[in-house]
Amino acid sequence: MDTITQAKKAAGEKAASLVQPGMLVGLGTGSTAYWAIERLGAMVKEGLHIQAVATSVASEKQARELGIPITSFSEIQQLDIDIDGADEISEDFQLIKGGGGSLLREKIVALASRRRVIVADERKYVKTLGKFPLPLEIVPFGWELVFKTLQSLKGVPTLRTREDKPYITDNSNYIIDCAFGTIQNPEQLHQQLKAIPGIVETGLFINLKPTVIIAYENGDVKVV
Ligand SMILES: O=C[C@H](O)[C@H](O)[C@H](O)COP(=O)(O)O
Repeated sequence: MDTITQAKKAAGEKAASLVQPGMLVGLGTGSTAYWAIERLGAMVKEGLHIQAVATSVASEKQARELGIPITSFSEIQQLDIDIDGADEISEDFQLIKGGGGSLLREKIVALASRRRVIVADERKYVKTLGKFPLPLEIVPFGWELVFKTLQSLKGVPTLRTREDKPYITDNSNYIIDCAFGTIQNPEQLHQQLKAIPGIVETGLFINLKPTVIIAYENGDVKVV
């Protein structure tokens, strides 16, 4: 296992250790949240009772295979803790998410959680957001118009594809990754983007006051 994967594993496992018996848990998506789900699966096998809501079809499949009981928002209203990854974490704990295409469900789950825990390796920690192109979930109808509007806002949009076809999210939408350069005011940009018809959600996760667990390639794990 390379050192970055080891760091992701360390961050994920540290986050899983915050989960207490009886908790309702949000399961994030991506290669770092993956390790938290693996650890929770092992804890469930050892007798931990929890219920979880997953932020993607992939994470739900992983959780079910590990025997983690899955629930939904038709059964519960709030989660105790949400453990998820991020693509960028700024010094003031604003986030870019959605590199794995799950931003919409991730935001719903994050906002339904009393505590949010973000797990990441050290490469994700930045001074200011913006190196990572911002993922936007958009409805397929009229996506070309959204694309042009983003260009008029001085963004550099790219329609995400898979095997030469538009990438389709778990909610049957498309993703546009849009570079805006350094994002000085994430809240303002988020509001501006949400006002464009067709944009369902942005990958800016703002003012969530997360607990951030950063794991370093040298083996250190810091909880901030
Ligand atoms: O849509 C995907 C999520 O926002 C992920 O949590 C994010 O992309 C980080 O993923 P990873 O831990 O694989 O870098």
